Amino acid sequence: MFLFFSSLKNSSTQAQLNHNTTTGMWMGAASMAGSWVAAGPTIASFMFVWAMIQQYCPQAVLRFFKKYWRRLMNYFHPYIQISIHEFAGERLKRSEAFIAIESYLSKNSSNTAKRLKAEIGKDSTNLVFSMDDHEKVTDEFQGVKVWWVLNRTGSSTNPDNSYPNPDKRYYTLTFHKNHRSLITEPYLKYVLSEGKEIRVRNRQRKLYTNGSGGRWSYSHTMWSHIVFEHPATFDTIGMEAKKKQEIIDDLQTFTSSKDFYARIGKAWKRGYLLYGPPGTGKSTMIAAMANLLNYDIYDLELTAVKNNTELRKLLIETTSKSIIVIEDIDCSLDLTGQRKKKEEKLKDDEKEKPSKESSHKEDESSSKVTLSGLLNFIDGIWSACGGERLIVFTTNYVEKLDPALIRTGRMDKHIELSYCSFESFLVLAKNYLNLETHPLFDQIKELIEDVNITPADVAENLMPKSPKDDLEKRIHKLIQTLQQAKEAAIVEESQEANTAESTTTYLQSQTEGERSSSSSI
Ligand SMILES: Nc1ncnc2c1ncn2[C@@H]1O[C@H](COP(=O)(O)OP(=O)(O)OP(=O)(O)O)[C@@H](O)[C@H]1O
Ligand SMILES: [Mg+2]
Repeated sequence: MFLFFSSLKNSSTQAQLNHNTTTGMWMGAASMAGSWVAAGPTIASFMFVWAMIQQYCPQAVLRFFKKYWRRLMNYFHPYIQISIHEFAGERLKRSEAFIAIESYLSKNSSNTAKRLKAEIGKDSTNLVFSMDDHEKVTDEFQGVKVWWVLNRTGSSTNPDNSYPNPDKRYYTLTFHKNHRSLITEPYLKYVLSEGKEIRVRNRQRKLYTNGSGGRWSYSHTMWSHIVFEHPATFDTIGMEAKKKQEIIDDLQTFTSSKDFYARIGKAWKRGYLLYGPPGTGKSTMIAAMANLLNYDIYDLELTAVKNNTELRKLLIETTSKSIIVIEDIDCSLDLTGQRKKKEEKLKDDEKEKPSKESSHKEDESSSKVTLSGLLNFIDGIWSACGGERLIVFTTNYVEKLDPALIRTGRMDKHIELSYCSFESFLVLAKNYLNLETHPLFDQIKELIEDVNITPADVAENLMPKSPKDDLEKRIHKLIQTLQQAKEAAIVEESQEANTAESTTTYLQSQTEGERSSSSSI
């Protein structure tokens, strides 16, 4: 240690002497070079000693050094730094503060930052800018200057697996210590609220899915997304006006009831079960709901979820103001009421015919999400994270579902989407034909009440297939389809009646036969 300091002293004295005695520029440069040459061994010794200290010095002594070093730095560097990381804790969820700051900085980063990232904004009409990694942006609040930097670390290889570590991003906010209370209180509050507002104003709504294998080792999230651009609205959905209004009212009441949910101590979420035959508008209604409330959609593919833990992680990564959709819940998993019985039967079958390969394959590909895992997902403690969320299930076979899954509280509102009524037809006629009345509508009214035709089929008939398909032609086509459907229904009905009659006759003859044989005995 003594050697190190004395050599440092000698070299600096040497540099001073050289500086005093030199006159011309050349001489000055030469002396500088000389002093650097002289300082070379000093720096090397310093590095060596520092390495030795780090290796052999007890942690307590190191901490002591660091503490005083920091105090010394604080004296010369009167700035305070605050870091806001993108992921906190176990990387479960993107930090809301980080997202808000990102949006807030997008406002002035386009003016000051030199490297920017551009993303398409709302309605695909503008570009939204944000600062690129390691960029610095200056901001001013009540005459006080602050500096924001977006940092990125990571990308090293994780020794436990061959995947690269996901990058860590964080903002640092630097400001003078004299303004501590101004920046930590009103400024940061202002940044967060302004950032949230900007985000809502600029954001493109998104359709997320978990099916595309976006595993988190590579990406920041388990969901992958595209921009959500479905044009369906409640105006275009063919449905009885009263029923439609009831659903709209329910949705709007939900979205404006934040305080009410908080007061009654209930998580701010609501479950919808949409059921009905294929082609009656269940998926279309989900798109209309998202458009009405300005929500994102998370289309959850249950069969692609490995287990309950993964399901929970997916849930935690969803954001507020979103609809989580599980389509065809009856097909997604074995969640029907007879689940246990089926499992027992499967086990028995396996005992009879063991096949190693098939069971191995099943293990790898099949989902291990259980009914209780799903129930937890819907209304467990974790489901309250995020808030303002709708959970929507769709099914063609409501009677197959486990009652626990769809009880009130889990699926609060059950909506049946059924075959096309005349009232629904009028909505479709307005959409597809731009007609509110027509002399042929009376005929359609008579026919449509007698047959089971889905809105999808009605819509298909009303679609123009060539430039020659005028309105009359399309209406006639629908009438023709309805007439065919009615005839088919009559034939089916008579066939059913015949079958029922012959079954009754057969049973009667059987009973009579049995009676006569018993009497002969
Ligand atoms: N009630 C409706 N109002 C307006 N259009 C409808 C309605 N029902 C169906 N359609 C039309 O039919 C098509 C299919 O509808 P959709 O996919 O919503 O049916 P679904 O009930 O989700 O069917 P599935 O049970 O097979 O998933 C849509 O493209 C939509 O244009
Ligand atoms: Mg559907």
